[in-house]
Amino acid sequence: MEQPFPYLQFRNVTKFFGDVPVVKEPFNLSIPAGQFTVFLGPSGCGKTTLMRMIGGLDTPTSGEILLQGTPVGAPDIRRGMVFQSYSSFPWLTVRKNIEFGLRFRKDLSSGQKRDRAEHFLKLVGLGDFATSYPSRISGGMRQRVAIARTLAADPDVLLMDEPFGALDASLREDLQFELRKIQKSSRKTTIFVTHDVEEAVFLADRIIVFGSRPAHVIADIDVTSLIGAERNETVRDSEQFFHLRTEILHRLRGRCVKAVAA
Ligand SMILES: Nc1ncnc2c1ncn2[C@@H]1O[C@H](COP(=O)(O)OP(=O)(O)OP(=O)(O)O)[C@@H](O)[C@H]1O
Repeated sequence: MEQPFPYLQFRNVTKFFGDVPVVKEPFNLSIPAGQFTVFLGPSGCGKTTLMRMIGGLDTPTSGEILLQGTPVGAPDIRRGMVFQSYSSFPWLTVRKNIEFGLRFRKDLSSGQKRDRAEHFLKLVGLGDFATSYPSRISGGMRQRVAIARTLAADPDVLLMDEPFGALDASLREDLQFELRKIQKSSRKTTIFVTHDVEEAVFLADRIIVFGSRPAHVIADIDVTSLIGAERNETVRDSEQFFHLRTEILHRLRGRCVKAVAA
């Protein structure tokens, strides 16, 4: 049944930091439930600011952001966020860090919480480090702890700001693959910020491509219709993937493209 309003919506949003316009022209965007949307654009164009406003960490200067028709307020457990930097708690073990994400889940028994934490611990490849403290593991591993903690909490909307930026290439590809799989099976509405074109194409159902600040949309791309919904190890080698990646790179450099809709 069609919903009377978009699941997540930016309505006439602008954002200024003092005199600095980050979003100058009123920004409008509707995101349906369950979509994996990637915000792609050059450094400093305003992607993070737009995402922080969804999370309630920044407020629009004008306009509003609506979740299921209601303006978003301060951060809450419905919106789970993973940032660029490693946000693990140094005084808790890796396992306890992940269980921490479940502290508000009154619907789960402590045994269920432990099992769920264990599941996500293994999913991010940290099964052998459950009792380690963050100071004893690498930066990339700490980032995986933060990702597992947020996924385990099972928020309605997953907001991810370059969460794989610090990881080595092979682990990054593994986690992209896992994230896409988890997102499809959970149908969790996801906004993922990156400036990496290949990462964007691999993960997204839809890519919003931004030009440099003030944030403005230069393309809104239905990735699934161009490369299909299946994202496995071989998709990166496909002709469609190659073409889409090249076209987006050209568009970011300001050259004209054919197959990508504006
Ligand atoms: N709290 C703030 N006060 C003043 N200016 C800010 C603040 N936060 C962000 N900005 C500015 O807003 C602009 C957009 O920043 P933002 O972090 O949203 O960009 P981004 O596209 O996510 O960049 P990156 O990919 O480098 O993280 C930048 O020019 C930045 O310096």
